[in-house]
Formats: sequence, C-alpha cells, structure tokens
Amino acid sequence: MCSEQLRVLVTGAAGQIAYSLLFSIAKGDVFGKDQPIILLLLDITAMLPVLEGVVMELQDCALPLLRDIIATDMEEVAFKDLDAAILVGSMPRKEGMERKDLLKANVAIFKSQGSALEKFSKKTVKVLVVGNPANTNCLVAAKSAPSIPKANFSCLTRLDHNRARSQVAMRCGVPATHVKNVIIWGNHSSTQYPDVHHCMVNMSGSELTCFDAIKDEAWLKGEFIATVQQRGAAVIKARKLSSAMSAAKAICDHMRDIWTVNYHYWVPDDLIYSFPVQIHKDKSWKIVDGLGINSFSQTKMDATAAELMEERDTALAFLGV
Ligand SMILES: NC(=O)C1=CN([C@@H]2O[C@H](COP(=O)(O)OP(=O)(O)OC[C@H]3O[C@@H](n4cnc5c(N)ncnc54)[C@H](O)[C@@H]3O)[C@@H](O)[C@H]2O)C=CC1
Ligand SMILES: O=C([O-])CC(=O)C(=O)O
Repeated sequence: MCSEQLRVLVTGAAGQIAYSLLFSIAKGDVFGKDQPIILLLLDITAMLPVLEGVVMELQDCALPLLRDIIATDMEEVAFKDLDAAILVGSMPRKEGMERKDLLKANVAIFKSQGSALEKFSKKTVKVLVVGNPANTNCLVAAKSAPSIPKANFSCLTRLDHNRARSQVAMRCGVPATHVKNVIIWGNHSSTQYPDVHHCMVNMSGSELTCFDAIKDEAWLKGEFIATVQQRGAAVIKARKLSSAMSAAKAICDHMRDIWTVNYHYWVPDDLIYSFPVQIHKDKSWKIVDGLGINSFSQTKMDATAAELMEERDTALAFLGV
C-alpha cells in the first residue's frame, strides 16, 4: 500500500462528466489500485446542494482507497497542496455551437483557476484541462501559473484519440486494443487532424498499416476524419447533452497514462497543441519526432494550428492582456 495520500481535485464536480468520472478515480482506476486518495470537489455556490448528493453517493460506495472528500465552492480550499487537478467545471456547448463559442463564457474560469494553482498547489501538480475550448483554456491556465512547469499542463484530446481508434477498429472488425499509433494533431475542435499514417492494425495476428488493413483510402482521408472531427457535435445532436461517459473514460486514460508514464501531450511555446509524445520512467517526456509528414497531413496540421493562434488571440483580448 502506498502510504502518501494523493490530493486530487475535480472541478465541475456536480456536473455530468464528473458524475461518470468520480467513481473511477475513487476506486483506483487512475492513480493505482493501492494508492489512497483525498478527493477535492469544486463547484459553484448554487450547485453545492447537488454536490452534497454526489458526496453522499461516494461515501455510500464504501471505497477502500478514498480517505476523505472535501466539497467546496472556494478555490483556496479546493486547490490547496494538490498533486493532480482535473479542470472540468465550465459551460458545455449546445447544438449548433463550435467549442470556441464558449471562450467568452469559460476563459475567465481558467485564468482564475490558473492563479489558484499558482498560489495554493504543489509545484509538481499535474493539470488536465477538460472544459472547452480545452486547448486555449489550458494555455490560459498555464500562463496564469508561471511557477508551475508548462510541461505539467495538458488538455484532453484523448477522447478524440479514442474515437479515432474505435472508428478504425469497427471498420476492421477488431477490438480497439488491436489498433495503435493513431495521432490527433492540434486543436480539440472541428479542425483537429486525426492522422492514421503511422497507425498499425493487428488483423488475425499480422500487423498491417491502417491503409492496408482498411483498403479504402478515400474513406480514411474523408469520412473517417470528418466523423472524428464532428463526433462531439453528433453526440450533442442525439443526446441533447455533450459526451460525458466517454469524456470521463478519456480523462481516466489520459491521467492514468501521465501517472504511469506511458503517454503525454506536448506543450509548445505559446499554444497547447496535441502531439504524439513518449514518456520516460522519470516522468520526463519527449515529442515523437522524425515521423514522415506528407503534404496532406501538413495542410491539416497547419489549419488546426492557425485556428489555435486565432483562439489564443481572442482569449487574451477577452481577458484584456
Ligand atoms: N475536452 C473534451 O474532450 C471534452 C470537454 N467537455 C467540456 O467539459 C465541460 C463540462 O462538461 P459537463 O460536465 O458535461 O457540463 P455540466 O454543465 O454538466 O457540468 C459543468 C459543471 O461545472 C460547474 N462550474 C461552472 N463554473 C465553474 C467554476 N468556475 N468552478 C467550478 N465549477 C464550475 C457547473 O456548475 C456544473 O456543475 C464543458 O466545457 C464541456 O464542453 C466535454 C466533453 C469532452
Ligand atoms: O463536443 C463537445 O462540445 C463536447 C466535447 O468536447 C466532445 O464531446 O468532444
């Protein structure tokens, strides 16, 4: 049994993603089956009565690793001495909106919470930004916490990764675990580029390139990309609510991989852009470089970077910096 308890914050803890997420974290799916944790749960004041119900349910799960639950509407309480921060709390989009339409409503939250990380959390805290637009909110949080290394900040594009992997797997008739090295470049938005040029598929024991396994280049370069780019919108259209169960699963995959040193996302100088990376045993990480990029990929990678630069400039203008 690990002796030190980890202090783990989830914001937006009374919301729908948190409702799917908290049980997985509390039962050890993310930080390890022998790692005791203290959950810190932040939401706005008006949601405290709902949050109290979530706390009661967590207590009623009688989980051995969950040593304490601190539910609050105060940043100075929620961000104190954190080891990990999962920043979900913010407004979700509705049908017909792009995620960047949420900038005005959400970006101030991440400035305030970045400052709270700076003031109250451990300098080693690992921060995962989920609230949309996730890349730009993450950039704002990182800028607001200058004494915490930028490499400790990442945003959630793992859901896009999981979606892409699953689309390929379904097309090939294999489990998702038989599909590897799918890459999501850029923004968690409809300009993101799901790239299968380095993807391998295990078909009946043989490793094939994704293009050889699927044998339909037009699908891979057209419908596949559009499906992954538009998947969040398709779920909203169907459910009238944005993805929550799959978002929670992706958060667990992302944070667990950071914790167990398998995978990470790169933070370039002044953008939060999704890249493939390798993580080393000492928790340092390195971009996977030397990948061949053809002109099809380059055009798509440039388009999503251009959108991120525009979002960054809009966000900073909203914040008056
Ligand atoms: N990056 C990704 O892959 C994904 C991101 N999202 C985003 O995650 C966010 C949350 O989604 P849901 O849980 O479905 O929304 P929700 O509306 O069900 O829950 C959000 C919660 O955040 C709380 N909140 C608002 N402002 C807050 C603040 N300043 N501090 C703490 N809590 C605050 C709300 O009171 C609410 O309880 C949205 O921005 C959504 O677009 C959703 C799915 C995937
Ligand atoms: O689409 C949305 O607004 C929610 C989200 O980020 C996703 O499902 O990928």
